[in-house]
This record gives sequence, C-alpha cells and structure tokens, in this order.
Amino acid sequence: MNAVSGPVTLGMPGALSGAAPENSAALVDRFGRRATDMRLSLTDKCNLRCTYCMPADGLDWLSKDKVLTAAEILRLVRIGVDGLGVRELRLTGGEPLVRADLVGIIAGLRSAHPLLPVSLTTNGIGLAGKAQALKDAGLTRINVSLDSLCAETFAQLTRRPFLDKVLAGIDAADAAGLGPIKINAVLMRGINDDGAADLLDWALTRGYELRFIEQMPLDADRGWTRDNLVTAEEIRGLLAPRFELSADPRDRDGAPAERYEVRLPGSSALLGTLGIIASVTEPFCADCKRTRITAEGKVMSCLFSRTEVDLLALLRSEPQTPAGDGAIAARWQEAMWAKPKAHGMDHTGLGDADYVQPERTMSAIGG
Ligand SMILES: Nc1nc2c(ncn2[C@@H]2O[C@H](COP(=O)(O)OP(=O)(O)OP(=O)(O)O)[C@@H](O)[C@H]2O)c(=O)[nH]1
Ligand SMILES: C[S@@+](CC[C@H](N)C(=O)[O-])C[C@H]1O[C@@H](n2cnc3c(N)ncnc32)[C@H](O)[C@@H]1O
Ligand code: SF4
Ligand code: SF4
Repeated sequence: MNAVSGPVTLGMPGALSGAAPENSAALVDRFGRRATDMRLSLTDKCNLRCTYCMPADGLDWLSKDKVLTAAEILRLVRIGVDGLGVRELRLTGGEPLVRADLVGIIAGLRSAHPLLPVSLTTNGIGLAGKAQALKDAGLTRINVSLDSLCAETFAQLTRRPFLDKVLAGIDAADAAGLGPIKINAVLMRGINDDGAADLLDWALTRGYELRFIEQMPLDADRGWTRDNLVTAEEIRGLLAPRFELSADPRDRDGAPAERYEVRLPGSSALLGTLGIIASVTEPFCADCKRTRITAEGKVMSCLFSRTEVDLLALLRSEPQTPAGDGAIAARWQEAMWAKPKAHGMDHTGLGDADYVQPERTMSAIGG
C-alpha cells in the first residue's frame, strides 16, 4: 500500500489531542474505531419518493457543478484506498443508477483498483437495462431495495407504480452474475409488515439475502416516531409462525446486518440467510467501520452527523500532487477523528429527548 504523502498533520481539538493518531495513515476516531468501509453518494437525485426517505415533491436537486465529477470520485477513492486504509467501496445515493456516467465511473474504479470490492445499493429502476454493463465494467455485487411484492403496497410506499421494473432489475442483476444479491426492505407498521414472511419466502426461493431494516428518523416528512417503529424483536415475531431463525455463526465484522440462518420450524435443512438491520433498538455503533462522502463531497463521519467537512473545495483547489492529495487526506482524517460515538451523539438513542435529527434526509446523505 502506498501511503498518501504530504502534510498529513492532524489538527485535533486540544482536549482530545492526547489520543491523536499523529501521521497515522488511517481513518481512525477518538473511540478507537477504524473506518475501512467507504460509502460514497453519487447523486442526491432519485426517481422514487419512498415515504420514509423523500418528500412527495422531491427535494431541490443539487446543480451539476456542486456534485463530485467522475474524476473527483476517482481521486477521492484513490486517496482513500492507497493512503487511508479504505478496503471496500459502496456506491449509493439518492439513486446511483440515474447518474449517466455510472458505468464509466465503475470501469475507472476497477481499472485503478483491480481487487477492491465495489458494490452498489439501488432501487432497481433501470437496472434491467444496465446490469450486464455494470458487471462488465467491474461492479462486484449489488443490493436492491424492495419493500413489498404487492404492486399496490409498493406504490403506496414509494409513491411510484414501478414494482415490475424493480423485479425485472433484480432478475437482470442475477443473470449478469452480480450476486450474492441482497434485498433491503424497510418495514412500516400497518403498510407492509404483514408481507414480511412472504418477502422472506420469495427471497429464499431465489437465493437472495433479504434484510429487514428498522426505520430510522431520517425521513423528510419528519413523521418518524419510536412508538411506530417495527422493531427487530417484532420482525422476528412476525416471521416465527413460518420460519425458524438461529444465529449465523459467521463473524459480523462490523456490518449493520445481524444475520440469521433460516429453516422451516422443526427442520434441519438450511433455506438461506436473513439479515436484520436494527439501528434503533439493537445498535451496532461500537463496531462502526464506515466513512461517508455525500454527493457534494462532504465527509459525514456518522449517518447522523450534524457536522460535515467539505472536501470538494480542496479537490478543486489542491494540485494532483502528493502534497495536494495529502492535504485532502488530512482533512478527511480530521473529520473522522471527530466522529460521534453513536447516532450522531455521545451515546446511542435514536428518538431520545436529546436526539436531534440531521437536516439532511437519507437520500441526501447517501444511505
Ligand atoms: N445506522 C446505520 N445504518 C446503516 C449504516 N450503513 C448502512 N446502514 C443501514 O443499512 C442499510 C443497508 O445498507 P446497504 O447499502 O445495503 O449496505 P450494507 O448492509 O452496509 O452492506 P453489505 O451487507 O456489505 O451489502 C442502509 O439502508 C441503512 O439503513 C450505518 O453506518 N449506520
Ligand atoms: C437511501 S437509499 C439509496 C440507494 C437507493 N436509492 C435505494 O433505495 O436502495 C439506501 C437504503 O436506505 C434505506 N432507507 C432510506 N430511508 C431510510 C430510513 N428512514 N430508515 C431506514 N432505512 C432507510 C432504503 O430502504 C435503502 O435500502
Ligand atoms: S430510499 Fe432510495 S429509492 Fe427510496 S426515495 Fe430514498 S433514495 Fe430514493
Ligand atoms: S449511526 Fe453512526 S456510528 Fe452508528 S453505525 Fe451508523 S454511522 Fe456508525
């Protein structure tokens, strides 16, 4: 690994400087966590309006000049991978498939980093026509969001009638070899929670890993309440009549999803794996490995950060020299050093009295 050379001097807050990792070429924080998983938002735009994420009328999209260009993305990833210990890359958004240069970005990433795992999280709209090109460009694997197999429920949740497009996209991704395919579903009380077991059955039959996600307070409508949340415990209860879950023995390794082996009640035959991402009731912040960059080039050290650190201006002002790259790396390290302990605070507690929802909503952060 080439270290990023240049002025990697970490300007840590005085009170914390005793633990500052001077010149350490990694994205470490005050709590000893090391971010090796880079999540990069390619765009704030989206063609769905999921109720738990976007307002019905969409948001004011960023103008093109405010969004990271393909060249800036490649430079940032190079700095992260070659200099700061990034070991895997997730492309997300907004909806990453709406970016016209997506295939070119992936090809550029693959050419620069032949062994880097590069995955994509998408709503699947338009995937049917792009899956093979994404695979050919070097995409490693894909996660597709799908909250319901019922067309009406899908349309109610996403405010768009596009279930068929998503299903066709998943089929195409499977055929193109973009597996193991993971399916993300947010459960909403009284809307799609009654379809949880059917969704699991569908995913198991096709060999996909379904993950149920607890809804987080990152919606534009600010309608989230802790009381209305479908919790991990409830999800396990919803599945119990039809499926038996047991702990997956594989190391979780800081992943948001707690994995379970799935069997029919009383049977020893393994049907597949289920994940539950319980950010609210069973948080996993102590092992967090993530560093996030928004589509406009800001570091969000935590999904719930209310402080953002801009890298775009540096990308546009610093020369592409070891010193210039080093200045960008140093700013990124500073941002990560200040990462909150959990949920954007010094303790876990989404929905607690002292929890303040970030101004950005999920799609604008890069979920
Ligand atoms: N609280 C919290 N939730 C996260 C974080 N990263 C991902 N999630 C949640 O996990 C969901 C699924 O994320 P994906 O983009 O599919 O990726 P992943 O589960 O991290 O990754 P893989 O299992 O490696 O495919 C996101 O929509 C979020 O709801 C995180 O850092 N903090
Ligand atoms: C923000 S989206 C971006 C990528 C793509 N548009 C998609 O939907 O997969 C990434 C993931 O965040 C999830 N998500 C969005 N808002 C959420 C919320 N308030 N709570 C939990 N997960 C959320 C979505 O279900 C999706 O799986
Ligand atoms: S969850 Fe994804 S698909 Fe749904 S509105 Fe948000 S960004 Fe768009
Ligand atoms: S809430 Fe913040 S600290 Fe916790 S897992 Fe997510 S990004 Fe990491």
